[in-house]
Amino acid sequence: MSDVTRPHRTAAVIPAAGRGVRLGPGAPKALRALGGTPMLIHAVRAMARSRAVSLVVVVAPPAEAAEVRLLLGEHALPERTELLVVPGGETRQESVRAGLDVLPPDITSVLIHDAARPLVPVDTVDSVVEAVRDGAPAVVPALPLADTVKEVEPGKPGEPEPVLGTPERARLRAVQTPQGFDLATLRQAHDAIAVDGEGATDDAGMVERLGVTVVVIPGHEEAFKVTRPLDLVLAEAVLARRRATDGY
Ligand SMILES: Nc1ccn([C@@H]2O[C@H](COP(=O)(O)OP(=O)(O)OP(=O)(O)O)[C@@H](O)[C@H]2O)c(=O)n1
Ligand SMILES: C[C@](O)(CO)[C@H](O)COP(=O)(O)O
Repeated sequence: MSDVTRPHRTAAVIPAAGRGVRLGPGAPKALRALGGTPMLIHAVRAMARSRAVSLVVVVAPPAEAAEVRLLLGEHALPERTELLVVPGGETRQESVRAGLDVLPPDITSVLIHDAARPLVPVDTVDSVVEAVRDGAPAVVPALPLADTVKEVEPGKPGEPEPVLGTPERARLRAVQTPQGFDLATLRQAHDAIAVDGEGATDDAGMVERLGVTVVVIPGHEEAFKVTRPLDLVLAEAVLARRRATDGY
C-alpha cells in the first residue's frame, strides 16, 4: 500500500526502445509517423496531458537516444512537465527497469505506458493515477474480450494446434497501459524478477507474483497497441477523427 502521509508525485515511464518487428521493416516503431508526428510524441503528450504527471521518462532505442532527445526538443510540452531520456534494454522489462532507475526520490507513484499506445485518452490516464493515489498498489486498465479464447498446445507455425481448454470469457480482460503503481511496490517486483530470472509481459504480472493485489479498472478502445500494420491504419483513422472533431 502507498504511504498516505507522503505527498504524491507521479511520473510516467514510457518504454519506447522496441524495434516494432511485427509492424514490418522501418525505423524503430516509436519513431514511425502517425498523422505526420512520431508515435512517441503522441504517447508523451498523452501522459503530459494529465495534470497529475509532472515527470515523463522516455526509454529510447539505444542507437537512437540522441535523435529522440532532439525530437522531444522540437515538440512543445506543458511547462509543468519535466522530461528525461534514457537508453533502453533488450527486453521491455529491462527498458522499464532503466526508466525506474532514474526516477528522483520524491516520486511516490509511477505510470508505465507503452509508446506503442499513442492514443490513450487523458481520462483513462487520470483514472489510473486516481486509483493508485487512493491506495491501490497496482492498477491496470483493461477491456472485456470480443473473441472467445482457446488455450492450445503450441505447435509449429502453420500446423494445427490441439485445444486444451476454453477459459470462461466473462472472467477475462485484455490489459492495456498506462499501468499505475506505488513506486516502492513496482521496484520490489522488478528486483524479485531480476533474482528469479523469469520475465513477464507486463509490469502488473510481476507485482502479482509478489502476492500483491492488482486491480483492473475500465480501459478504453482507443488505448489499443499499435502492433501490426492494420493497427496503424486504425490509429490514423482515430487521429484524423479527433483532429476533425476536437481540434486535437
Ligand atoms: N526492448 C524493448 C522492447 C519493447 N519496448 C517497448 O515496449 C512497448 C510494447 O512493446 P511492443 O508493442 O511489443 O513493441 P516492440 O517490442 O517494438 O514490437 P515487436 O515485438 O513487434 O518488435 C513498446 O512501446 C516498445 O517500444 C522497449 O521499450 N524495449
Ligand atoms: C504491456 C502490454 O501492453 C499489456 O497489454 C503488453 O503486455 C505488451 O506486450 P508486448 O509483448 O510488448 O507485445
